[in-house]
Amino acid sequence: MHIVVVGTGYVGLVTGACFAEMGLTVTCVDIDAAKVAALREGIIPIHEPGLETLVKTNVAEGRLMFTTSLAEAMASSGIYFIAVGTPSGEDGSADLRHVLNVAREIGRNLTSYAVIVDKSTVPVGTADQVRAAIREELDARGEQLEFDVVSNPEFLKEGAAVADFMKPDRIIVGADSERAAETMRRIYAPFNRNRLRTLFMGVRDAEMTKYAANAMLATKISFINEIAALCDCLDVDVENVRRGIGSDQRIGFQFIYPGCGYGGSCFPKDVKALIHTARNCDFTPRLLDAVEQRNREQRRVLFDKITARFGADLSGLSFGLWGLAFKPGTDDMREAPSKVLIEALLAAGARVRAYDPVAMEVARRELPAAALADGRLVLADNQYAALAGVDAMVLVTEWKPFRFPDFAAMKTAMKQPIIFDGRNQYDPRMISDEGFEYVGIGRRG
Ligand SMILES: NC(=O)c1ccc[n+]([C@@H]2O[C@H](COP(=O)([O-])OP(=O)(O)OC[C@H]3O[C@@H](n4cnc5c(N)ncnc54)[C@H](O)[C@@H]3O)[C@@H](O)[C@H]2O)c1
Ligand SMILES: O=c1ccn([C@@H]2O[C@H](COP(=O)(O)OP(=O)(O)O[C@H]3O[C@H](CO)[C@@H](O)[C@H](O)[C@H]3O)[C@@H](O)[C@H]2O)c(=O)[nH]1
Repeated sequence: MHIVVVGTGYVGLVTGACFAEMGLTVTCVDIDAAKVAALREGIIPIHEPGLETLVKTNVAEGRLMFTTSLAEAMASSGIYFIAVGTPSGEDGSADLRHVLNVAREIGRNLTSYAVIVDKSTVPVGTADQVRAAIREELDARGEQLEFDVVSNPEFLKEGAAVADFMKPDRIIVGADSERAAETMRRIYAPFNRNRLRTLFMGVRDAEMTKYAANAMLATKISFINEIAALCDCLDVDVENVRRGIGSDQRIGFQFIYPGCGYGGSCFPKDVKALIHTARNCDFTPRLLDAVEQRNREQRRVLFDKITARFGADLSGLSFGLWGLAFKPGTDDMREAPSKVLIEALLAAGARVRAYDPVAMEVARRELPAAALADGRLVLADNQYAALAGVDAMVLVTEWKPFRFPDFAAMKTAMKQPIIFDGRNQYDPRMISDEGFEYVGIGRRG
């Protein structure tokens, strides 16, 4: 079986490589010629554990190919996965430009029945728009070809993308025709051998399932962040509360870690898009509005704690940041809380030294160029170099090398032994025994 995957970002590349690993022949298409050239050489543009080996092996074994030409790729297959970006538009809606561009190109090159599978995260009703765009192009060519549009949203997490794709909790397939459903059943057969993971439903139901899943997870995070803020007011330790509620199996421990807000390319944009969808139906999404607002405030929480400790004017002070990626295991800095904090610190007159185990190259592109150029912002060579002469260390991303640091080396490097723990990684008593002042999120220090 031969499939085409359009878009070689986090989702497209992982999808293509994992399907190839399962024995399918896959052609991956991207309009970014440099990316395609690099992928052909086995150079992976993103940091994703296990992906490089998977790509190299499957390219070498002839099951995985890369091209910039969708028309060429379409000639060898009748199954086209769309996995291009759906970023936030200015009003918070999902920008469908890339998805619809691909749909049009499919319509311009279709020669026989095909199944078009939407893997990008798209609002309810997008499959209808994809269908209409393809139909319009076919009409322009005077062609009457049949095709089906399926929704197959992706639930992988960055940093664990290959593992998530290979062993998904569930595979959602929204198909309105039995012919398309059967194609999807065959494609995913290897993933269903030991446990039936695929749930079939209507296309609109599948589109909504993706947003509901992300909104639920974002709600859990904003909920615990709100409880943590309340714990700060009441002199309660949120870590005891988290353990206390998480051990109730109905609540569980996942996605109730308080911190400096959720980031990444999905939760912020998808919650916003769902809010936009709701408003379009004249529906006021009270809970989603609150989830979003809490997160906006939460991404300022470290800055607020820093100014509460040092005063509003931070000129003359310097801060050492540990972690720049939006979460551990990735070099992705889209919507990273570190960016919000760095901008606020610089605006308040502070100097910043920062270090991340894998995101340094991305950081050079994403962080304020002027501050990098004039030295107000320094990207340090290692976690201890990031603390040279600083007034406090701020832990933003909970990478493993930050968990048990060399406290003596930290104290030697720092001007003042103060730790702001944006991920509640440390035990306040242990930190205090090591001679540091400790500020966490909702912690009793
Ligand atoms: N990143 C994640 O963890 C994740 C997880 C689940 C779902 N999603 C969703 O999957 C979709 C893709 O996300 P991503 O993070 O992989 O995006 P990305 O930005 O990393 O990659 C998108 C790729 O599509 C390419 N592209 C754009 N237009 C194209 C076209 N016309 N033809 C061919 N290629 C084109 C771009 O060059 C880019 O390489 C989004 O809708 C996202 O919400 C993302
Ligand atoms: O208890 C928690 C869990 C996560 N986070 C933060 O939430 C954000 C998102 O984390 P995570 O969900 O692990 O990463 P993503 O790669 O963004 O994955 C989410 O978004 C993807 C894109 O839609 C979905 O496919 C995944 O199922 C969904 O988990 C990060 O900033 C985390 O630091 C917390 O603050 N507390």
